[in-house]
Amino acid sequence: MELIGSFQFFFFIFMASMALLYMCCSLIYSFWVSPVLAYRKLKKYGLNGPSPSFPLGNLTEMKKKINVKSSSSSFGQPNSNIITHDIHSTLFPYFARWQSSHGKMFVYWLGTEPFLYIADPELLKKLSTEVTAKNWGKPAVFRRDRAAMFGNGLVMSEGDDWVRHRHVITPAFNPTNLKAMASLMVETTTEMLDNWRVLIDSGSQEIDIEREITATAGEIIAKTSFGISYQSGRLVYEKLRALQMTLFKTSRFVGVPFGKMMHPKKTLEARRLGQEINQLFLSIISARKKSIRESTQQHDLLGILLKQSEQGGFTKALTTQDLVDECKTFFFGGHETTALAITWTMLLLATHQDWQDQLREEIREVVGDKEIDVNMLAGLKKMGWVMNEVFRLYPSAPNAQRQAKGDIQVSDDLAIPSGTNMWIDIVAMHHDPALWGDDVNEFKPERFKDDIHGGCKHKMGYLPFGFGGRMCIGRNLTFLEYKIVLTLILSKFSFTISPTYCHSPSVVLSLRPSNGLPLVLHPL
Ligand code: HEM
Repeated sequence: MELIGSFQFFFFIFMASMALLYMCCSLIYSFWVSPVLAYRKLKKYGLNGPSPSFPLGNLTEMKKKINVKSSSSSFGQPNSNIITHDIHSTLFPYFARWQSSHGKMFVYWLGTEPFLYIADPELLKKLSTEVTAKNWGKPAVFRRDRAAMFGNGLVMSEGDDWVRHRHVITPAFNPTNLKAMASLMVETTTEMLDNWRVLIDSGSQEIDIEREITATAGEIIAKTSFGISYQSGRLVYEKLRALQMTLFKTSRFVGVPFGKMMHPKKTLEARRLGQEINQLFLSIISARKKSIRESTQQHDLLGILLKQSEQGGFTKALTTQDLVDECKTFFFGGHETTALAITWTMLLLATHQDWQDQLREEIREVVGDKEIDVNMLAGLKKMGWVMNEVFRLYPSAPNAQRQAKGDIQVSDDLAIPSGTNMWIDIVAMHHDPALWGDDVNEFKPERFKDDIHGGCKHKMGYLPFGFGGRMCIGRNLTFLEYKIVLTLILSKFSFTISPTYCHSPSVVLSLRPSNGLPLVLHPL
């Protein structure tokens, strides 16, 4: 009896030791052997870059450089008259440094994850011809890290899943549906402008435009995406913003084994917020599912998706979880990017009064005293040039990411191994003098007068909305909103920069002014 007891004990110890050994081997393989093998493979293919260290990769150098940035002299000082648009080396000093020693394509490491850095449009062109949209992946490390924000929504989905989602969602952005959203945009913006007038009448001429425009874009996306008012959408909006900030704090060690454990509190908070947001969207969706059967008019994105899912049969249908993920994606992808494009435009127009006057004149000619009609917007040509130039200098989405799902033979002497993550540096290409000329950092909307590429020497050098089949699905919604909001603002106000403005662009997923945008407004 005693013998059996001690046999069971030793057997248990043996099994536990084996399990522990297996776990250790898996961890060593994932976090040491596999990265070393990947590194060797990349080197064999001729790809190199700054030397990584275990387990942080190149994060130490990246963080160190961020500190250098914040102590830089003229950048970020209040009352500074010099607003430089030469932002790449200040935003990403490490990329600028590595570019000077390794060129426009090199490998750097986020923890134990290798990333192929790309600021070479010719390489992008070759990749685009080799890989179809369906066969592009998104870096697994970001899919995991940002799961609470995007889930398996369009931004992060891959393969057949991506094809199905893109197929169902594309019609929601067709011109008829977008047209129907225009009146909501006019109504919401008019409310914001009425409020500005009240503020000015009560003595405060200076307004933080970034905060105002972001809230209005949030309201517009709440109405146009989910058919809910800003008031009822406010809870969703606040939780999503809180989630974004929390995730940003926890992602500083992205790619580092157990990196999330460096911020256990924030990680738990992000998970809790993610669950709460899912619940909120689930209740919005189930309420909409009930009402959809009674109504045929569904002009918001969620309504259109629900209708299509119901009519499209099994193959087209998005599951309720898919819909929750898409709602989050629309919200994250849709409001802040557009708000920032308008915000940066306001800064550039405030510092270029001649362009402010020219746009106002164009609005007078095209729209006059009439109500804005969507068909008129195409006539706002100069506004289009200004928009393109703002997207070039301050792209709201400063980078795009991809993952190779198989080996990619780029040329006879270059192949990218399966699993390689790619980081496409949009800011670098938009500020590259070799592509744009010596005036690359000047605000010159006329570049786009007769050329949709703005005179860029390579067609893939201007990518504010990404590239290929995975290009931004919401760009037409943005163009519409941009022109409507700007037309209304310019018709009612002129504006100058406040002396308290501090020019300090920073990246928190999107490219934003880190100290807001205070402007002095004058009613017209
Ligand atoms: C200024 C406004 C915007 C900018 C700068 C922007 C930028 C981008 C970029 C760079 C990508 C990645 C493309 C790639 O990987 O090649 C993207 C994808 C995407 N954007 Fe936008 N976007 C904007 C507005 C919007 C809006 C209004 C929506 C929706 C309401 C939206 C929804 C999406 C979605 C769903 C994707 C993923 C597309 C896919 O992978 O198939 N975006 N956007």
